[in-house]
Amino acid sequence: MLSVRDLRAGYAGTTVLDGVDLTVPAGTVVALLGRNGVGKTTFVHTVMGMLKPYSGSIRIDGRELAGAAAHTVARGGVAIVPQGRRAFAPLTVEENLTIAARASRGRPGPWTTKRVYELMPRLAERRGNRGDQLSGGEQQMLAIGRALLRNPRLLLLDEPSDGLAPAVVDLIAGVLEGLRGEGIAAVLVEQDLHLAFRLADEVAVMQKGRIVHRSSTADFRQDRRRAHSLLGVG
Ligand SMILES: Nc1ncnc2c1ncn2[C@@H]1O[C@H](COP(=O)(O)OP(=O)(O)OP(=O)(O)O)[C@@H](O)[C@H]1O
Repeated sequence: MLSVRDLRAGYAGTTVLDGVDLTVPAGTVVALLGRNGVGKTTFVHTVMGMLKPYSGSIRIDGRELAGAAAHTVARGGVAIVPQGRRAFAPLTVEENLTIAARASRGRPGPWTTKRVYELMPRLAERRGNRGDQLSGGEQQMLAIGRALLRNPRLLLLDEPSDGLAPAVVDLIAGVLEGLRGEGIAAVLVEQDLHLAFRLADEVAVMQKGRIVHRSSTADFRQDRRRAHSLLGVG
């Protein structure tokens, strides 16, 4: 599980994360919501070790990882599906997955290339295609597959619906729903509230670099006035 305490981070001395507290138990999906620019991506990047925090604690299964390099954080059981996807374009689907599987040899676990293909048969059909020959949805599946092959305890998903047509978002949602029961904790940054509500057990709302609201998804959906005041949506 993920336990973040009083996390402060930003860019070149500016403060974006201003004391974030967030706990995500194993097997729980928390949607991290908030208006544009409040710091959601900064949070995800800081947890992944891509941005060094100024102070605070980031624990994965009890192990302190604040300030550790991204490869150390990855070895500690954290994987990211980054915004914009980023497959290795000149490599095929199979090669992309093989590299991800090799990179995580130190972390044994249930995920193999075979299981990734079972979860996402579309990827199996495209195994010989290069990253830049894939549709947006297929690229997103490849990014999810690469992350799963790291056998993560914590999965960070940064706007998985970004730039995808509604039918494709539905497909990706189905894939992510297929991960229920795997015991993976997940932080889902998502502008598409329908998708966030469909996938998340709980909701955390960020404002000005802090978590200002946390509740079950069901409670949050019922309280439209609160959702409106926190997110500016109905
Ligand atoms: N690499 C960077 N260098 C300097 N400032 C940055 C950098 N990345 C983000 N910021 C600033 O940090 C603040 C938070 O940005 P961040 O991308 O974390 O927000 P967000 O909540 O993910 O927003 P969005 O929903 O628009 O992606 C913004 O003011 C942004 O301009």
